[in-house]
Amino acid sequence: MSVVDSHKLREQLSLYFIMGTANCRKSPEETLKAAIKGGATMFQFREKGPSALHGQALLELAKSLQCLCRAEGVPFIINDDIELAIQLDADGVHIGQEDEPAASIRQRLGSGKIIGVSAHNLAEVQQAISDGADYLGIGPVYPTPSKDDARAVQGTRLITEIREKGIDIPLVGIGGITAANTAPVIAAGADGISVISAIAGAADATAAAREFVQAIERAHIRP
Ligand SMILES: Nc1nc(C(F)(F)F)ncc1COP(=O)(O)OP(=O)(O)O
Ligand SMILES: [Mg+2]
Repeated sequence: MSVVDSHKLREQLSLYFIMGTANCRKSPEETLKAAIKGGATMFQFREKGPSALHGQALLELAKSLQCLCRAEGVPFIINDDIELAIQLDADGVHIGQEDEPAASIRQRLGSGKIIGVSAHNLAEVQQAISDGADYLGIGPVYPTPSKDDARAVQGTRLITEIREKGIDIPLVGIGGITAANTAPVIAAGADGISVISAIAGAADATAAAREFVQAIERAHIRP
């Protein structure tokens, strides 16, 4: 069972920045600092791809990014790597359908950590909820440049379906989201949006994050 405060988590999910070394135009540390300065409210370290860091280099970078998050009170989430999350006492993990089931991760992490689960259909949504997920990542909403093995693009259909069924779990949309296409994701019922390349690949990550914050605020005013 989780004791994570879901009201606070909804706010933290508002602008959920995700990145790894492969996504960054500048250094990961500079990029994260800039994103938080621009208003990123949660961070996921997602180290993927052929040039992904491993071992000591991965640990050192993760520690440095965790430090930046702690200094700003931004939750630090690790993608996939449960061992690393436990070693660093991260604030939580994000797992997909191909990763270790959320129920066993909950056993290992305990009730105070955030567990996010990717879901692509209602069956996966219900399973994640019964496994004790604290939030869901729903997508890909739009075509994404950040995930080679992404499932079929689904728009905001599943987000709408989840909310129409009265399922209230905190959730973010993910996949190809830009400031220009943010509004429909929020209007469909997402608590926030997850962004990788539109911030990590921007010449000015602070300005890019600020654009998202404005788009999210506008979307909440005019759903
Ligand atoms: N990393 C993610 N973060 C989110 C979040 F909700 F945080 F926005 N949603 C979905 C994913 C995708 O997770 P997964 O399906 O395991 O693929 P990968 O390990 O390649 O990221
Ligand atoms: Mg994964």
